[in-house]
Amino acid sequence: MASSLLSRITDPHRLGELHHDQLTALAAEIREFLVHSVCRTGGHLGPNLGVVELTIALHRVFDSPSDRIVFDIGHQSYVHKILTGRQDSFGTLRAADGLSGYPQRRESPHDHVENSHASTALSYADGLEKAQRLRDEQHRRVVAVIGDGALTGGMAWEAMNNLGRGGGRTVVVLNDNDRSYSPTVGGIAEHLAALRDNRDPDRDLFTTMGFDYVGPVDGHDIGAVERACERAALLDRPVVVHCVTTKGRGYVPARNDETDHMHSIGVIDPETGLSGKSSAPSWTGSYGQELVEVGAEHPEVVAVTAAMLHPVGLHRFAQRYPDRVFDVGIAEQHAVTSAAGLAMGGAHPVVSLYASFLNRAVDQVMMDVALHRLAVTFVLDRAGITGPDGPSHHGMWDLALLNAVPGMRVAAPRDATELAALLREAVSTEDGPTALRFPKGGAGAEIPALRRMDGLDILFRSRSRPLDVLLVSTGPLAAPAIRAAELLSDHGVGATVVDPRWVLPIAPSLVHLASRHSLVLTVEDGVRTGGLGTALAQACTDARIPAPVHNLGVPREFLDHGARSAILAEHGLTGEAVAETALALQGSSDTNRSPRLAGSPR
Ligand SMILES: Cc1ncc(C[n+]2csc(CCOP(=O)(O)OP(=O)(O)O)c2C)c(N)n1
Ligand SMILES: CC(=O)[C@@H](O)[C@H](O)COP(=O)(O)O
Ligand SMILES: [Mg+2]
Repeated sequence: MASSLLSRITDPHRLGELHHDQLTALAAEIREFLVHSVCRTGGHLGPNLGVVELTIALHRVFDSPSDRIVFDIGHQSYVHKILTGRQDSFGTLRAADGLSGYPQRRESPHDHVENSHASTALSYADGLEKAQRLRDEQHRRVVAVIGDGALTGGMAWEAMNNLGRGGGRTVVVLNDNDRSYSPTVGGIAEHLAALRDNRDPDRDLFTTMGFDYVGPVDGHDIGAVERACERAALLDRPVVVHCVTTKGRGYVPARNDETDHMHSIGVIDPETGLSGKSSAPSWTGSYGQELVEVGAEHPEVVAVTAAMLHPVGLHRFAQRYPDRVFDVGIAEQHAVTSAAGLAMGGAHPVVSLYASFLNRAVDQVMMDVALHRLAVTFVLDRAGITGPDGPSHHGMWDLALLNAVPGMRVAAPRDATELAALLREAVSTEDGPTALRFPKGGAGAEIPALRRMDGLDILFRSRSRPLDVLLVSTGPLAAPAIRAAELLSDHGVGATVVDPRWVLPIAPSLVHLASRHSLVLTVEDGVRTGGLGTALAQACTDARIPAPVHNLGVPREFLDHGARSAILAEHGLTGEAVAETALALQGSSDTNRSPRLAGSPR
C-alpha cells in the first residue's frame, strides 16, 4: 500500500526533507502501514507501534549507517526497516526467504545485530565504540536502543559498568513503555517510574554510574525526541535518553490487550484485532494446566519465569498460587541461580523458559544447580525448530548443552498425556535437576505405547523382521518415526519405534535394545552434534555394539526463519525422509533392496 509521504522515504536521509507537520502525517501513515501489514504476516505489532516517532527522530538526528543504530532484541525494528528502504517487501516479513523479523545484515547496511536475545545492545555498543576509537573513527556515533524490559537483564548492567567510565560516547536510547510482555518488574522498573514522575531526578542511577541523563522525554513527540538526541549527540560522554512510550500506541485492539498489548501476534483481522484460527490445545497450554494440578499435589513446587509469565503458560498457576510464582525480569541467569537457592531452601522450583534462552544460563545450570545436585526442574518451551523468529530463537541446542551436565536428566514428552506424566516424575525427583522440553504450537494427537519395557515405550513393531531397524524418537518426532516404520514395513523392512521418554542420559535398556537390531536411527528436533543420537552412538560404542547408529537431527548451522514444518522437512525429519534414509542405509548393506520408497509396496 504505497502512501504519499511514506513512498517518498526510500532512504532515511529523505526524512530531512519533511517539515514537522509532514512528520506527524508520516507517523500516522507508518502506523497504518504497520497494522495492515503485520496483521497479515504476524509479528511484533505492539512494540513497533510504540516506536514510530522515536525511530523517525533517530534517523533524522543520526546518520545511519555511518552512525550505528543498534536495537536490543530487535523485535522493535520494523519502523527502522520501513525507513531504510524495505517497505515494499514488508509483506514477506518472517516468511521463508522473506524479511527477517529482526535486523538482518544481509538485508541492509543499516542493520547490525541479528541476535534476538535480550540485553545485548549496550555490550555491542561498548565494543563498537572501542573499535571506532582504535580506527580513529570518532566522528561516528553508536546509538543503542534498549527497552525497559531488556534493561532488567544482567548483561545490560555489565555493559553500563563499562560504558559509564570507559571514556565512550554511546547514546543509550531507553525505550520505556513500562512493559516487557507484562509490566516490567523489580527495582529498575521502580526507578524508571520515579524518573518518569520526576520524583527523584537528583539521585538518578545513571548519572551516578557516569552517564548524562536526558529525560524523561515524550517518546511520541518527534520534535522532543529529536531535541533530546541532538543534545545527547553534542555530549562527549555516554548519555541515556529516557523516552517514555506506549506499547501498541494508535491501535485500539493493541491498547485494549491487557495481557501484552499485542507484543507478538499471529495473523489477525485488522478491523477487530481477532484471530480467526481456532486455538487447538498447545503444548504451553497443556503444561500450564497440568502445573496447576501438580501445584496441588506438591506444595513444595514453585514457579519461576524470566518476564514471560503468559508466553510460558504460568498465568494459571499464578492465579491459583500467587505466592508461589516468581517473575525475575529478563534475567535467565539470575532465574536459574535463584532457583538453586529456592531448592537449597526446600522448595522444588520449576523454571519455565524458552529453550533458546536457556543458552545464556548454562553455567548457572551446571555450577549452581547440578554441581549441588539440587531438585530444580527446567521446563523448556519452544524446544527444537520454532520457525518465524529465526536462528536465535530455534530451541535447537538444549539437548546438546544439557547432555554435558552431570546428573541432569532430560525428558521429551511425545504428547500431552506424557507431558503430564513426565512433569510429575520430574517434580518427584529430589536428588538432582530435571528438564522437560517440548516445541512451539499444538500438542498433536495422542500417541499410545504398545507397551512399556524397562522404562522405554515401544510405539511400533513390524510383524515381520522387527529387528531390522530401531527408530529412536525424541518427543513429538515419534509421529514421523512411526510413519517411517510403517513405510519401511510396507517395503519389507522390519522396524521398531521406541520412545525413551527420559532421553538423557542414555538408559542401559536402550543400549541393550539397540544391540538386538541391525541398524539404529535416532530422530531428534535438536542439533545433531552432541544430542541424543550422539549420546546413544557413544554408549553403543562403549558397549561394543556393532549395530550402526545413524543420527537424524538439525545440522550444526544457524537456520533462517521459516515455517517449522518446512524446516523440519528440509532437514529430513519427516516420516518419508526418515524411511528413505533407513532404506538407503539398509541398501548400502543389503544390495537387493531399492533405496527408494517410490513405487508400490512389495
Ligand atoms: C534473553 C531473552 N529472554 C527473553 C526474551 C523474550 N522477549 C522478547 S521481547 C521481550 C520483552 C522485551 O521488553 P522490552 O525490552 O521492554 O521491549 P518492548 O517489547 O517493551 O519494546 C522478551 C522478554 C528474549 N528475546 N531474550
Ligand atoms: C522477541 C521474542 O523473543 C519473543 O517475543 C518471540 O517472538 C517469541 O515468540 P513466540 O512466543 O510466538 O514463540
Ligand atoms: Mg518495554
